Amino acid sequence: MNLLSIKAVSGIFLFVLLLGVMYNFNTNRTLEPSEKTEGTSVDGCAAKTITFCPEGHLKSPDHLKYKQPSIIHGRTNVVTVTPWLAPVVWEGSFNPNLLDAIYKPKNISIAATVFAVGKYTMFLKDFLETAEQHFFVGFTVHMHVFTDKPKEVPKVKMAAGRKLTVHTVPSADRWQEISARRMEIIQKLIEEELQDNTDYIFCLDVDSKFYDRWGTESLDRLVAVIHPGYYKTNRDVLPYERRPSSKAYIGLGEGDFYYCGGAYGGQVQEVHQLTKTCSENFKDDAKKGIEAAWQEESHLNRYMWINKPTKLLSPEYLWQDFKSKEPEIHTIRFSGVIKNYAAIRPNA
Ligand SMILES: CC(=O)N[C@H]1[C@@H](OP(=O)(O)OP(=O)(O)OC[C@H]2O[C@@H](n3ccc(=O)[nH]c3=O)[C@H](O)[C@@H]2O)O[C@H](CO)[C@H](O)[C@@H]1O
Ligand SMILES: [Mn+2]
Repeated sequence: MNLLSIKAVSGIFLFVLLLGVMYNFNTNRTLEPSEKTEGTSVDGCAAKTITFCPEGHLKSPDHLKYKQPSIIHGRTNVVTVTPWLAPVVWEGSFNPNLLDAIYKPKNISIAATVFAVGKYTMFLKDFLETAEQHFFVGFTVHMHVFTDKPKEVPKVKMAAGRKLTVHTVPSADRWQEISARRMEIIQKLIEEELQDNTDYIFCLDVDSKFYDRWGTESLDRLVAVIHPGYYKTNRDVLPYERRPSSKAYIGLGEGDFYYCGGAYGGQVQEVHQLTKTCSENFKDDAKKGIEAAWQEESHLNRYMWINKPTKLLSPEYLWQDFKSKEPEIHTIRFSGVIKNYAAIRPNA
């Protein structure tokens, strides 16, 4: 063998050896700590501690009886899926008993944030009392109330498994600032208190009431609510931020839907990313002397356009009391109350 062929043979030998080592590494790979199951059944996904169970893999209790699903009968006057194949939740598109039976054994915990600064404390009683009747009834719920007037938070009787924490926040001279500042406060709440012990979070406007069920059908990674005022509107006239110099900018011919600043949510990690990005962008705009057309709602719309929500809630999930019911709206679950802006906001 000449020197050249000795080199070639040893090269091939080394290559085969390397392949063998790689194969062995892959087949004998042990689970990383984060992938390990902790005290779970072999069926998997039953206990909250399983961390590698893929999102969306829903495990039904054995032999549960419920109405037969159909793909040819159901809601017909509304669209129940987006072009990126995220479900849009409407009354009649889901089975609440089936979903509750699936989520109950997962032992999930849900946080909700609500801000009541200045005169907005007047909305807390109805908000909290109706949440007891309709918001994730039977599940672990932790309400976080942010206010500058902790003494004005009403005592509302809460069912077992539900609790309320009052956080004190400073007031502000402008309602726009109170509203927009929520994003950063929610970001900090997730970092400091929720990220290790809470599964889902919903961030809600206080000037609203629950009228019907808001429950497990709304759970997903990143959840947006379609605004009741604009779901029939051409996107070129939606009230997105239209100045290219703003980080909330959405151009003509762009955007999907107009989402509410008054209700959004999802898994805490997702909502952390959302609130962090939106508050940073809001502050970057402020440095340039820009405030987006609808403050954090504009930044949320820009975020949700790029980061597609994995589930959309129809306007049933944030209606407005002054609006008459439309034919496609079969129930109203949560709705903004009629308010006298001039009387309750610190500025016009
Ligand atoms: C239904 C809905 O999507 N509403 C959004 C819309 O206007 P809205 O007219 O609904 O805004 P709003 O007056 O309800 O203010 C938003 C929220 O900020 C809090 N607040 C406001 C003022 C005040 O003096 N004290 C106080 O606590 C309170 O939780 C209130 O619910 O556009 C705003 C843009 O900034 C927000 O995105 C709102 O969420
Ligand atoms: Mn509101």
